[in-house]
Amino acid sequence: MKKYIGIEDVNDLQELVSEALQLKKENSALSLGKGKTLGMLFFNPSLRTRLSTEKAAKLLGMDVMVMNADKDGWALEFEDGAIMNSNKAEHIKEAAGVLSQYCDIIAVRAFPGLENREKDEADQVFLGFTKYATVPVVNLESATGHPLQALTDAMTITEMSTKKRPKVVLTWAPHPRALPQSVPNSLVEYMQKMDVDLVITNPEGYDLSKDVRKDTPVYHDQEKALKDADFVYVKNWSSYEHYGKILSENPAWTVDNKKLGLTNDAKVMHCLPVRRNVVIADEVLDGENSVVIQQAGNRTFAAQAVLKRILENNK
Ligand SMILES: NCCC[C@H](NC(=O)CCC(=O)O)C(=O)O
Ligand SMILES: NC(=O)OP(=O)(O)O
Repeated sequence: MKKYIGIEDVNDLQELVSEALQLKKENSALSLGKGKTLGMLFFNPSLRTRLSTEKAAKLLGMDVMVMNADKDGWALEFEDGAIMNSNKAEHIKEAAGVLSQYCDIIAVRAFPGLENREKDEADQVFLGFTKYATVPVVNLESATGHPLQALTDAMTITEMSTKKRPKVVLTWAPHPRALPQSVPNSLVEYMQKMDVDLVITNPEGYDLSKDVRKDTPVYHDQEKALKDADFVYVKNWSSYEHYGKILSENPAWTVDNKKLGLTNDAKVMHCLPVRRNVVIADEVLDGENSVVIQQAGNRTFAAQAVLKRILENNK
């Protein structure tokens, strides 16, 4: 693996999932990354991604440097040919070039602004680093995708499924803030490559991009979609069609025990952080069907598998 931007960098998802599950089983330190440095830049908050990726790198013997780039770094200019006489002190060309002097792998988190669809799809910050860095770049959640989360989710479903082809339902749930489509986009892309029966359910106006959905069925009736589900993946996202807008905060979409009763005793997943009693009810998160903590635990081994492959490729 040369880099980890998204699903296009994975040509054997099942094998990568198996490798991550094997690393989890072994849970031991390796020396492959000795003398190598991972640099992580965060333009947005993080708990899981930051700590699980650091842990993964350390399990591989790597050194880790982390920077809250939005607060501690110079304001970056991304436009080619810009006359930098305003408030941006450093161009992405120098920033990415210099970081590549210090790091063997660079990882970046940069959320979308959710105001301008074209701008977000150009993914200026994250793709700026992939363009100008001379070392491999890893996606820690960009404007359009969260592939380390989706790999974790593929691992979690693989290890917890009791049948060959489980039904996985991705359901939208309400949220007071406008959130990215990154997590659902990547989940859908990864599930489409797995042997699962994937169904998406969301209110009208919340359909994900057609390029992501492809032929995956979308129900605007949540109860119908949940019927016989083996896994329910709960997530809010803002509208793609009415870009970045909150069209509904309808509490009828919150996942509670009544909704869970429609399923095949489904396991409940969420990438976290989760707003209790808005997205998912306490009774579900505190109940036996919730696997959100184990899911978050798998983040370490998904990151370890990806970093390991990149180190092996660049040995
Ligand atoms: N990385 C996991 C999710 C990150 C982000 N959630 C958030 O920003 C939630 C913040 C809040 O609840 O206010 C998202 O949905 O993409
Ligand atoms: N799921 C996830 O990416 O969590 P953080 O935003 O806390 O990293």
